[in-house]
Amino acid sequence: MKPILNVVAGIVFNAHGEILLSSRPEGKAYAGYWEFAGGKIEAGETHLAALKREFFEELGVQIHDASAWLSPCYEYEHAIVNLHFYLVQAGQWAGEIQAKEGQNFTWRKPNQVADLPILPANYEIIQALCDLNFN
Ligand SMILES: Nc1nc2c([nH]c(=O)n2[C@@H]2O[C@H](COP(=O)(O)OP(=O)(O)OP(=O)(O)O)[C@@H](O)[C@H]2O)c(=O)[nH]1
Repeated sequence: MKPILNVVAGIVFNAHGEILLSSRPEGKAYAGYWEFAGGKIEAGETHLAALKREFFEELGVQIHDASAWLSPCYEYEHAIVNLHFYLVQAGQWAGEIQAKEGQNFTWRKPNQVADLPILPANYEIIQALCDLNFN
């Protein structure tokens, strides 16, 4: 049976309404694909604590607060992943972004990511972000 992973990911906005995307580092499944920073929730950890830890570990960014948004479940070849996406507005984070794991990062408007390879589970998230912006 496939393992079940519980994952938190943050959709961080800047003051221009752009979202932060990071590339998955070499050596991981889907290396080079773009995702929202985050990772597996550790035992006993709240979603917000996991989000804060992952953002600090991966990008040196401090998350002060975040709002729970979509929670899809996606079946990959290697695992079933319960994803918990959080929205982090421009005033809810601080710090200079540093790519601590050798990843790339970019700021994009949600409707300007067509040229990037995106993790399969994230297409519906990007679409929902586009709908948020234009409705
Ligand atoms: N961080 C993150 N993970 C995501 C997103 N979308 C998505 O499907 N995932 C999936 O969530 C799972 C957890 O990601 P992870 O980076 O913590 O874990 P991993 O097993 O790849 O890394 P590891 O080897 O360091 O434990 C992966 O299967 C990844 O494909 C996203 O936007 N952000």
